[in-house]
Amino acid sequence: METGKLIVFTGPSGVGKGTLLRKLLTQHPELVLSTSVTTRLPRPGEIHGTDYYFVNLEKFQQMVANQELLEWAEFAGNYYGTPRFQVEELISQGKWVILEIELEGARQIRQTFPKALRLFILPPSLWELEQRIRRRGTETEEAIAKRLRRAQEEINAANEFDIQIVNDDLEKALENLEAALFVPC
Ligand SMILES: Nc1ncnc2c1ncn2[C@@H]1O[C@H](COP(=O)(O)OP(=O)(O)OP(=O)(O)O)[C@@H](O)[C@H]1O
Ligand SMILES: Nc1nc2c(ncn2[C@@H]2O[C@H](COP(=O)(O)O)[C@@H](O)[C@H]2O)c(=O)[nH]1
Repeated sequence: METGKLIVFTGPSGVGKGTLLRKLLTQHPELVLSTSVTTRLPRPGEIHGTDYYFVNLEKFQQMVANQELLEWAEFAGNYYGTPRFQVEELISQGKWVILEIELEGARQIRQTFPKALRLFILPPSLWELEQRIRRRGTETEEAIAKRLRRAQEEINAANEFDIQIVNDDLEKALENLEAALFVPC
C-alpha cells in the first residue's frame, strides 16, 4: 500500500496559502486538505464543513479537553485546531494530507509527527503582504493590525521549516510548491 504523508503549510496571514492550495488541489485532486475547526465567525461565502467547522468557544474547549485535536492554537483573537480523527484515518489509508496552519500549530506537529514535510510560504515584502490582506477585504482594521503584528514573528521562524517558498508570482510559486512535493525518488 502507498505510504501516507503529512504536509504542513504555514505562512503569514494573507501571503496566499489558500490561493496556492486551491490551485494545487485542482491540479492534484489526490491530495487532501484537512478541514480545521475554528471559533472565528464565517466570512461571507464560507461554508461549514468545507472551509472550516465553525464552532463556539465551549465546543472548541470540549474538543481540546477530549484530545480530539491533533494541534491547536490561538491566532489573532480566535482559536483554530486540526481534528485528529480525519487526519489519522486518511494517513492510514495512504493519503497525502495537507494542514494549512499557523506557526504554533506547526511547531506542535513537529513534535508529534517529526516526519511531516513542513513548508513555509513567504511574501515578497511586508508591504505587499499588507496590500494582499487589505485587497482581500475580509478583515476589520483591528484584525488586520493583529495579523500583521503576528506576521513578522512568523516570518522570523521561516527557517524552522524544511522548505521556504516566496509567493511573488503565483504560477512560479505553484511550480516551486509542486517541485517540493513531488521530488522524484
Ligand atoms: N502571488 C500573488 N500575487 C498577488 N496576490 C495574491 C497572490 N497570491 C494570493 N494573492 C491574493 O492575496 C490575498 C490573500 O490570499 P489568501 O487568502 O490565499 O491568503 P492566506 O495566506 O490563505 O491568508 P489567511 O492565512 O489569512 O487565510 C487574496 O486576495 C489573493 O487573491
Ligand atoms: N494552528 C492552526 N492554525 C490554523 C488552523 N486552521 C487555520 N489556521 C491558521 O489560522 C490563520 C488564520 O486563518 P483565517 O482563515 O482566519 O484567515 C491562518 O494562518 C491559518 O493557516 C488549524 O487547524 N490550526
